Amino acid sequence: MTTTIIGFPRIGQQRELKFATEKYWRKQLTQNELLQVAAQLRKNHWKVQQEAGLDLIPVGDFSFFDNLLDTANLLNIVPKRYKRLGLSPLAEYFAQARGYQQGEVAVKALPMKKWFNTNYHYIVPEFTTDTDIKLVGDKLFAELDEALKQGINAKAVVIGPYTLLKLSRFLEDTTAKNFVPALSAAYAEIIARLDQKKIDWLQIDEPALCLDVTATEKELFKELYTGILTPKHTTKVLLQTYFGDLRDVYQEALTLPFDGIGLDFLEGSYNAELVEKNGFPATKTLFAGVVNGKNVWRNHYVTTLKLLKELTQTIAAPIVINSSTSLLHVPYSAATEEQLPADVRQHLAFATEKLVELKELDALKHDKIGNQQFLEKNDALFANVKHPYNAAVHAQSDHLQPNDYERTPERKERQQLQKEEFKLPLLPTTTIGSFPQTRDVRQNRAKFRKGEITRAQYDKFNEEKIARIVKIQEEIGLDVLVHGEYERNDMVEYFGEKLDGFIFTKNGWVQSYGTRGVKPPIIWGDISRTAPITVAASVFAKNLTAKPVKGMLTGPVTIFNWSFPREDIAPKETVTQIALALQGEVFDLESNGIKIIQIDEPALRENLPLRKSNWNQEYLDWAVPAFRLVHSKVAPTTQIHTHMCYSEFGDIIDAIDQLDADVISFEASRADFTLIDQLAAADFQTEVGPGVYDIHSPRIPAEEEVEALIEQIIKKLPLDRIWINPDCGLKTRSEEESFASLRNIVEATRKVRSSVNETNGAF
Ligand SMILES: CN1c2c(nc(N)[nH]c2=O)NC[C@@H]1CNc1ccc(C(=O)N[C@@H](CCC(=O)N[C@@H](CCC(=O)N[C@@H](CCC(=O)O)C(=O)O)C(=O)O)C(=O)O)cc1
Ligand SMILES: N[C@@H](CCS)C(=O)O
Ligand SMILES: [Zn+2]
Repeated sequence: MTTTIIGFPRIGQQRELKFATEKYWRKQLTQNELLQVAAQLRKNHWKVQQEAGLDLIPVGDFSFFDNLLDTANLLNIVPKRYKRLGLSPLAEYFAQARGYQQGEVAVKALPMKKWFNTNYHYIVPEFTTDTDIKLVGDKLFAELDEALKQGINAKAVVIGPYTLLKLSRFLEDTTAKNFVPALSAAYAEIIARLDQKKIDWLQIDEPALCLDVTATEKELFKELYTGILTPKHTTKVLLQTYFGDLRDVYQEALTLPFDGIGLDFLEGSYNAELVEKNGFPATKTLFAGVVNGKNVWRNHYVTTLKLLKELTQTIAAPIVINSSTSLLHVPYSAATEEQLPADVRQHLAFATEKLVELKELDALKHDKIGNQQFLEKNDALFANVKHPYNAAVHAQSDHLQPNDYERTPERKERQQLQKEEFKLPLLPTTTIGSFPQTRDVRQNRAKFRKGEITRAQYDKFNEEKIARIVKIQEEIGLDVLVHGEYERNDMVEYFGEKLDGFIFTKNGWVQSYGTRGVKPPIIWGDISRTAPITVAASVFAKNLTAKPVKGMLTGPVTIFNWSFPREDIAPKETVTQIALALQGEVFDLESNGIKIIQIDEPALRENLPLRKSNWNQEYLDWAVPAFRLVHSKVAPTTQIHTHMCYSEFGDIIDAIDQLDADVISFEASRADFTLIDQLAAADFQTEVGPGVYDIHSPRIPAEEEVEALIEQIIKKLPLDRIWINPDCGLKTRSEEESFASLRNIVEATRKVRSSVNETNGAF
């Protein structure tokens, strides 16, 4: 056994799982039909891996929504409110992931958060006093039976108890510690069940061990696994880590009776030093993560073989060549991207190409005769790489001065000037930018893409949409309007397509959450803006209304983080180039009369290094200036908004304030209001719009519910610095849900305004 991967993309080459699941939700497919599509996809994916020559194939990495939710359901960690609905297991699972509304019965979805520093999202499990952990799920075992029947050399995969506890929510005074014995017993039972099935390896994913681990957490880790590994078992247990290095618990991992340890030698480059300094026992197997699961570039064999050689010379343990993370984070295959120039495409390795790389590396590592050609071909590729160079871009970024990053006058003064400029009511209402991307909007774009309609027809359709949505927003009574973002396929891909220096795929889909995917653009050359991007749509909307229209841009850090970056230059260099391109767009919006401009940075938080000690130097020190560079030179009366969603911002509040935006909207409705307390405690200076409507759920929030939320918010934050808005864009919702929710928000705001008025006489 010499090669494996941590996991494989499950949505299907043509996103079959997405389409089937969404049909099932719309009741156009039965549960059985959906299960059949899923089984066929697993079969295809195992076959692809087997045919590529992978020795050990992950099973259990498939999911209808999210693997952490799967693990929670496997262990009966399902809140009572979902069980009470009396649904089938699959329907109960989806109720947790998406919420449930049927007549009078309504249950919210569990919160969703970013999976470490990726653009993938997990569902947050919930522990309460009545959580009764026991092995109840059958999904993992049924999938293993399926794989074994198909002659697959299966490696069972689950998310580990440490990561599960670390990422969960604990309510009713429970703590992680309360659940250790029950969790250990349940995982031990999983191993016993795998033993019965004669499964050779169980991969337990513990990426949370690559975060900073405190002394107490270290004890938790030891206690959990002492309980899990003590009973006698023949299935070997692999502790699989990724997204970083294992420095805090390396010794403990070696001491515990794991049969294998999986280390990420790319993002966790320090792992190599750990192995060299502390050794690695010959009795364990090292699963060496050397093929990048998070980028799309070909592996440079010379570098990888050097690392593998050093490892072989340092340790006597058997080494399995592995991907550095699950391949979930890359698209399925580059082979069908024929539209890309051959000299670019040859540098790409998506999931299926990475399988080939693992096999070739294995052959080279074992010095199999005749394999030298792989090495020569690979080396030639790297010797001849030519990224397009733009001298003007370099001249601009080389001449940046400190004051290019400083906005004047200071924010307090600007806020005053802006209040006079816009004369907005107290608690101004707005949206985050996108309105529902209804079927006709996507079809219009698909037709244009296929050449079935002209550019003029495409634009006319979108203009009609803009005109309609401006009117609807006026009718609803929102204070700051948007144009609706109908022209965008995605908030990052769209900008990538308009900027020079990016390349795009036709079918490079990567799962973001549930059935939703993104097609990240790929940064290939120096980045520049060749023409205005958003000005026409914003100005068109502005001319239809007397209310202010907010211009909408995606920020430099988010464009960078949600693209596949180059690896030959530093992130700072690329992100500065993107910031300069967006700065031009901000100036153009401003000079065309757009006085409120939102620069979205939902991905600012997610790419923070996993270890806090690296946050500033490795990330915030270039991310924050990049944002400031985009907007610092606008007029004091131009109001700069930003928006963030899906992350815990509590620990980067200062950095967010440092962005020096005038207003920020963020997600708050799906989790809780902890962040509002943190903002209050930190004396946060940016005006804040905490989301009062969870757009990730089909539920329409009742007016009284929103009113109660606003009442809570105004008790905690300064009244004149609060905005009222949903927690993210409305692109994934239906118009019916969106308009009804917005009406409730506006009405609730009006009520709060008048009660404030009565009590304070201030309004
Ligand atoms: C805010 N979020 C985003 C993240 N990352 C991004 N890069 N972008 C984001 O917006 N990360 C965090 C969150 C994640 N949230 C989401 C939310 C919604 C989606 C989503 O809706 N994805 C869509 C695909 C959107 C898209 O690119 N559409 C294209 C092409 C659509 C398509 O498949 N067209 C079909 C025809 C369709 C038809 O006829 O009806 C085709 O071409 O065959 C477009 O609009 O043109 C999804 O469906 O998954 C993602 C992340
Ligand atoms: N302006 C974007 C932000 C999403 S994070 C939208 O409204 O969809
Ligand atoms: Zn958002």
